[in-house]
Amino acid sequence: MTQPILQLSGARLALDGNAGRVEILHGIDLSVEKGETLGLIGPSGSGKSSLLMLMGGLERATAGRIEALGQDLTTMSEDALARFRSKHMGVVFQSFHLLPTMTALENVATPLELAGATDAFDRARAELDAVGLAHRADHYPAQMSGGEQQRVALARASAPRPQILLADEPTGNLDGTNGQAIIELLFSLRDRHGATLIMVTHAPELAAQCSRVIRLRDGHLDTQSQTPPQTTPQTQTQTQTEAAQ
Ligand SMILES: Nc1ncnc2c1ncn2[C@@H]1O[C@H](COP(=O)(O)OP(=O)(O)OP(=O)(O)O)[C@@H](O)[C@H]1O
Repeated sequence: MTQPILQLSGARLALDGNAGRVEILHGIDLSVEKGETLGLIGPSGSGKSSLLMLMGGLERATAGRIEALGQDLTTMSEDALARFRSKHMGVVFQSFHLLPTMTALENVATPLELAGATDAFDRARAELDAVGLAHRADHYPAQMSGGEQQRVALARASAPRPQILLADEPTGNLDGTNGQAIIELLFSLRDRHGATLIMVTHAPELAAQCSRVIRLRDGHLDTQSQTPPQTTPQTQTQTQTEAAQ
């Protein structure tokens, strides 16, 4: 049997806020296979974004173990974790998170340059072309629509060819038409590069496009709601609408 691309064992997250310590995730056990598309659903505040941040190494687990591509993220130094993330993970956020002082081209090229690519700008142009925005290369985020900004963010996330793509409500700030266009792009980039996709969403119809859906409740995985992984994860047309609702 092949090793899961992501493996969480007893992963816990607690954060210190003004009102004291908040227990957010209570011991998550989860395996994600290479090539899966995994939908993360659950009520507001159930811990979906927190879980995604743990899987992306953007938040440190308080306890437990998180392995990505066989490497333990919980024991890596900050520098090693940053290098690992830039090489293997791409993240797309609800609010785009583009750098406002950089053009679309610079936003896409920067992570490639940081990863040491000598042809960062040529590759960034090709990525912008792939999301239909070659003509916007020299535009700043404020000069673009929300849908266009999210396409730039998708180009930036997929440009280094990460093995793991994480998306946190990628259509949350977009209307239905723009949202559907982003999802189609996200899945096509994922299919083209063979990445594993994990997506937080409130939209049952988006979760239904994933090969597996899991639900969080109050920081716990609701194992009753899990759909089994599809044997052919490349097939995105199979729906599990019931599981997503
Ligand atoms: N920095 C923080 N300090 C304290 N508590 C936090 C912090 N960040 C998040 N939380 C709490 O952790 C819980 C889970 O938050 P999280 O954003 O992961 O949930 P979510 O399921 O993604 O919610 P939503 O669907 O509304 O985005 C919430 O109760 C939230 O208030």
